[in-house]
Amino acid sequence: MTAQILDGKATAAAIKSDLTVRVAALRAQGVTPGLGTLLVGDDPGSRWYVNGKHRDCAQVGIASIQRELPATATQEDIEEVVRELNDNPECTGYIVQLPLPKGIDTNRVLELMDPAKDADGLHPMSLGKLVLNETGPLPCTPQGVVQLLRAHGVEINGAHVVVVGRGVTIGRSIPLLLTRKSENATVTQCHTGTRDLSFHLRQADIVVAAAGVPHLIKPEDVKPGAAVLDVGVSRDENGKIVGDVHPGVADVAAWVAPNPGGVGPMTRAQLLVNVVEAAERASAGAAGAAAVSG
Ligand SMILES: Nc1nc2c(c(=O)[nH]1)N[C@@H](CN(C=O)c1ccc(C(=O)N[C@@H](CCC(=O)O)C(=O)O)cc1)CN2
Repeated sequence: MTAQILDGKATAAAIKSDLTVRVAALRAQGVTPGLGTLLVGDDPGSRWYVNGKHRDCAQVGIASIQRELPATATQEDIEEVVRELNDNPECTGYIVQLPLPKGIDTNRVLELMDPAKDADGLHPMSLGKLVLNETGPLPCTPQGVVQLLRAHGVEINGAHVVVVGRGVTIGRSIPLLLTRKSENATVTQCHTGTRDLSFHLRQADIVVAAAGVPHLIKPEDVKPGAAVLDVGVSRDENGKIVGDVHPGVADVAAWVAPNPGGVGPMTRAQLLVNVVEAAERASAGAAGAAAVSG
């Protein structure tokens, strides 16, 4: 069997095309959505991601607000920029690119963000809303996984999903999204403490691999016909991405989200969705307030 590709580039392009129309409608009402980013330090991967986010913004008509600090920045330096972005009227939503340099209290930085401007869905308030099933910005990579499966007609309802990884940006929140009534999956969360990972993987209709361990998932770990999404990022000695999924898995699975080209582009597209939705909410709120006072 050679798996079909869960094509993140094409799916993200379709989402961006829809957003272009929604941004034009907002602009016609005098509202220009703006994405802010804060990049701390000089990690080339993080810089690449941030530049990509601003390229995407330019494509769909979202304004860009870029803030940078050196790797030597203190907690106070970072918090000052966060406060500035909270108060900046041109910034509809923003992200703090992760990871932050060692020694910085990341949770404190995220908690200081205005939850109404959380474009990443990583503020405690946004994660709390997800737990409570309330409307709010969704974490970008997890929601990218859901949208990629939906776009390709992979059945989520009733599926057994095995997630490998428990990091805050991906692994922790994927089960929260997939077990909502609208998705209705059954989720097993595995991590470095899991005994007999291969046993769990072999039960899965859908595998989401977000461990950051090169080629952790081997062909013999996968049930024939499963969908396997590779979200792990490691780099080889030449800086090339090596995912969590061994290439031989494509001979066993029915669907594979490659890495690169799978969930990564969806992460970026979901970020834009969050910014546009925040601008639409703000615009509807302003229109409602005007109607009441008028
Ligand atoms: N504040 C955040 N920080 C980080 C997040 C996040 O969602 N919010 N996730 C990752 C990095 N990330 C976004 O920031 C991200 C990762 C991958 C891609 C992507 O498009 N990848 C490409 C390939 C990239 C390459 O060749 O290097 C792909 O998969 O095709 C976009 C964004 C950690 N930090």
